[in-house]
Amino acid sequence: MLEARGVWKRYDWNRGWVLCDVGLCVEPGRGVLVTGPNGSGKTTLLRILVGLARPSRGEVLIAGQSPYTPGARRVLGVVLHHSLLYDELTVRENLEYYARLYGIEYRPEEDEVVEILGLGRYLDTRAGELSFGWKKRANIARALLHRPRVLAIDEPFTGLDDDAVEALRGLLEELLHRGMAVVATSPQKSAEELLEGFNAYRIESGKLVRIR
Ligand SMILES: Nc1ncnc2c1ncn2[C@@H]1O[C@H](COP(=O)(O)OP(=O)(O)OP(=O)(O)O)[C@@H](O)[C@H]1O
Repeated sequence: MLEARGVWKRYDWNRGWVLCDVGLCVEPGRGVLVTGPNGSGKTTLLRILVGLARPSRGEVLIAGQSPYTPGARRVLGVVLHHSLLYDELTVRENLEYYARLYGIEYRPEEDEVVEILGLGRYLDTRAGELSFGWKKRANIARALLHRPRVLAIDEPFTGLDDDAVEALRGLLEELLHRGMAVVATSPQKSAEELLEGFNAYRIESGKLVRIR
């Protein structure tokens, strides 16, 4: 479903490789967690996987297509560390706006992700007025509203309270159960326990090392 082959990345000719010959395959219904210390290249890898950055060498395929194609974008949901919501719009307006981009008629009240994450009470709050954790929940709902087949999520648990961590854990398990392919990154070792069903890798000196 999501595959990286022979991916290398460096940002400048005169600097070292951030990623060295990384290969990764995430099948439907499977989760992959990529850990590593700050600056090890997790976000770089995630951005390459979702087509927001180009590898220096190598290729990525999403459902057999280049990540730069509309077909790949249609099946992909992305949650990055920074918010992709419009601060001046309410959560509801943001979700409706993004749904229109996908050609979907959307009713937040019928969205189980909104319910699982407890977002209902904030639907009419402007995104710019939300705390970090609630904004993150809203970004997760945004990323899932078009029912993607692949979810890429950068640091899923960072900034979330205990209830939200549990809710997100349950949600990710359910998404895997329904056949979604999920790739997550985290700088924290604790993510390995939180995502116990995921295959786990660590980036060491640019290489992806399987740890589970
Ligand atoms: N746009 C960029 N231009 C130049 N160098 C970059 C760029 N983005 C990242 N880097 C460098 O690439 C390396 C990996 O950074 P990256 O953000 O991918 O690491 P990370 O593991 O996600 O870190 P963190 O856990 O702190 O988020 C770092 O040395 C960083 O300075």
